[in-house]
Amino acid sequence: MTNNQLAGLPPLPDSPFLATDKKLGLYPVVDTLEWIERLLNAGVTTIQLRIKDCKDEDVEQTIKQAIELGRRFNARLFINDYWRLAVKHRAYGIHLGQEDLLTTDLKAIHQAGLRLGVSTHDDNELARAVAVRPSYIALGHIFPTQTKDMPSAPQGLTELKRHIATIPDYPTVAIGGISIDKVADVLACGVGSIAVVSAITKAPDWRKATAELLSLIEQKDGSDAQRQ
Ligand SMILES: Cc1ncc(COP(=O)(O)OP(=O)(O)O)c(N)n1
Ligand SMILES: Cc1ncsc1CCOP(=O)(O)O
Ligand SMILES: [Mg+2]
Repeated sequence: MTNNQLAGLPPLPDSPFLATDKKLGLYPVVDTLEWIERLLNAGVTTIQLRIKDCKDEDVEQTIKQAIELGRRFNARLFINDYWRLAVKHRAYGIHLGQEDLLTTDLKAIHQAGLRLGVSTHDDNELARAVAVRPSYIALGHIFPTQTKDMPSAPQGLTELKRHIATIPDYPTVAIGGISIDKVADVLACGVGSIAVVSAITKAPDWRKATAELLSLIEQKDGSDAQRQ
């Protein structure tokens, strides 16, 4: 780890963040309580609430209710960005991007016992994420996406595989442009979880899409388990 990679990071906790499962399965990223409730009822066990660019006071009630729902379903509910509210209401976990890391009290999240997921897009960001010792590392975007403006190019499957090979023991999540037809190829790169937005929220039939995604990921986990 070079000083450059650590530059700008806040003080780091002296032990890793609380562990999460190595394979987080299907990981939908959604922006309303309605989606969270629907998807938990449909059997999803890992989910993220991602609401962009609101003031804390405008999203606090939604975040609180999302966390309660997650708890009721015994699900892994991650809150994107609003780490203070996630700590206050004791979420299962928080997801942060590289920029977010610079302005977050990582020790407070660690001390409160929340899990942490961190986004990465390239080798440098991966090295920086590893230095933070989060609960999982997200890699993306894998394919072009309409959901978020990305300043970098999609990393593609070859880079995804190479990145995962450098952190074989880490829980990993692939995100960005993953449609149902691409899931098998993404899973073949060794990733533990698939995060999707539009594959579910823009599907003509979200129930069918969710069931198909869950089944594809379960099948792969089942065949991996048999091989071990
Ligand atoms: C699982 C997962 N991976 C990556 C992201 C992107 O997070 P970030 O880089 O902080 O960008 P925003 O989502 O905040 O726009 C994510 N949310 N979830
Ligand atoms: C939040 C985020 N971070 C990287 S890509 C992305 C959006 C993924 O959405 P989709 O699954 O619709 O491409
Ligand atoms: Mg963010």
